[in-house]
Amino acid sequence: MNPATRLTLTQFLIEERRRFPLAAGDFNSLILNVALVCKRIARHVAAGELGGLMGSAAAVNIQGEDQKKLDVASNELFLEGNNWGGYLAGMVSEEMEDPYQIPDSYARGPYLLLFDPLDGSSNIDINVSIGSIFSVLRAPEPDRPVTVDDFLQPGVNQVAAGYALYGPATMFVLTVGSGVHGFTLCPQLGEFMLTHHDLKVPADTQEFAINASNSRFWDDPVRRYVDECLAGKTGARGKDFNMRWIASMVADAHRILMRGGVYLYPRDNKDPAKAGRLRLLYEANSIGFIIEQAGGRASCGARPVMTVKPAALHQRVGLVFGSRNEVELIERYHHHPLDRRSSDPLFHERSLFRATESRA
Ligand SMILES: O=P(O)(O)OC[C@H]1O[C@](O)(COP(=O)(O)O)[C@@H](O)[C@@H]1O
Ligand SMILES: [Mg+2]
Ligand SMILES: [Mg+2]
Repeated sequence: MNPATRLTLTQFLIEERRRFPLAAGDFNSLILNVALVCKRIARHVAAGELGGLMGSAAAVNIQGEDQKKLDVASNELFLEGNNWGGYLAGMVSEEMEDPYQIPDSYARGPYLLLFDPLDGSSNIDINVSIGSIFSVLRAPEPDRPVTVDDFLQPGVNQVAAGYALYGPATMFVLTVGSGVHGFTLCPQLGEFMLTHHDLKVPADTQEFAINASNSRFWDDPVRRYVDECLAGKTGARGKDFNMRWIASMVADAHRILMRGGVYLYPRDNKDPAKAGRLRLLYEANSIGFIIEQAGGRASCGARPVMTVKPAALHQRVGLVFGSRNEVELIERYHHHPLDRRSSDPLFHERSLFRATESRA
């Protein structure tokens, strides 16, 4: 396409409204304001050490995690950028214990915004790709202050989800339930331009992503899957796999959206009090919606993650997403666990992770 005739995000949303006239005008304002917030965050990220927002904020969030200055600043930008437009009934964030109420001086609206303002915090200070992730739900009763229960909706209720990726180029990736589209920030125009129309995740892959330092805590189905990937051509899969781990889920998700792959942050027995590492409302549902809209699959191991009814705002969940055939295989391994006393050699001498553990 001639770059000069590419649609901007605004033009794209206007076109989408023509196709789906039921969506209220408020909806476009919501998405455009989220995108504006992401542009502001992108500027801070690009400034790096010169911008004064690197390093620790010397505070701990509701997740019990150390906050970085950029976590705190990005959270503020999300709140201030979206509290005034009259399209939201309230917001929740990974960084805040309770829902954010729209101030009485502003109008309330029909939507709820849920977000992880800065994903990949451990990569902020080392100049590696990070991002912001968001999800949009309908408010059950827009005319009153929001309650925690309003946000405890399964992912299948989402009306939109997206992320910004602050990488070598800044991108905004969006689904409003009719496919997934990627927009690249044009620094000259300050506009997100449609560059990746109707993204699709290939059904098959030879690439997986997992934090292997947790291998001794994994359940059998995950161990079996990874062992088989590592065994490559010599094992049950009969093909070699490559491994990637960026430690910014948003960047791992973006790679998978671009060329396929599977990402696993499964529930494990490292800390039995935690049902996983990633947050259902701020990370798993949004990425799940995007991946499924692109033809992939997102699961908590045994079932689609978007069918989980949340019980708490900051609930964690095991997450597996990406190329459909791989995720379905992992789900099958959860439904039909292999007997650990199996004579399959993969579970004994040839298990690379097991061999490492027994030496440790
Ligand atoms: O430190 P680990 O175990 O590699 O975990 C990395 C994971 O943690 C996360 O950074 C969590 O997100 P936050 O930075 O928003 O807390 C994911 O993006 C990423 O996949
Ligand atoms: Mg995150
Ligand atoms: Mg975060």
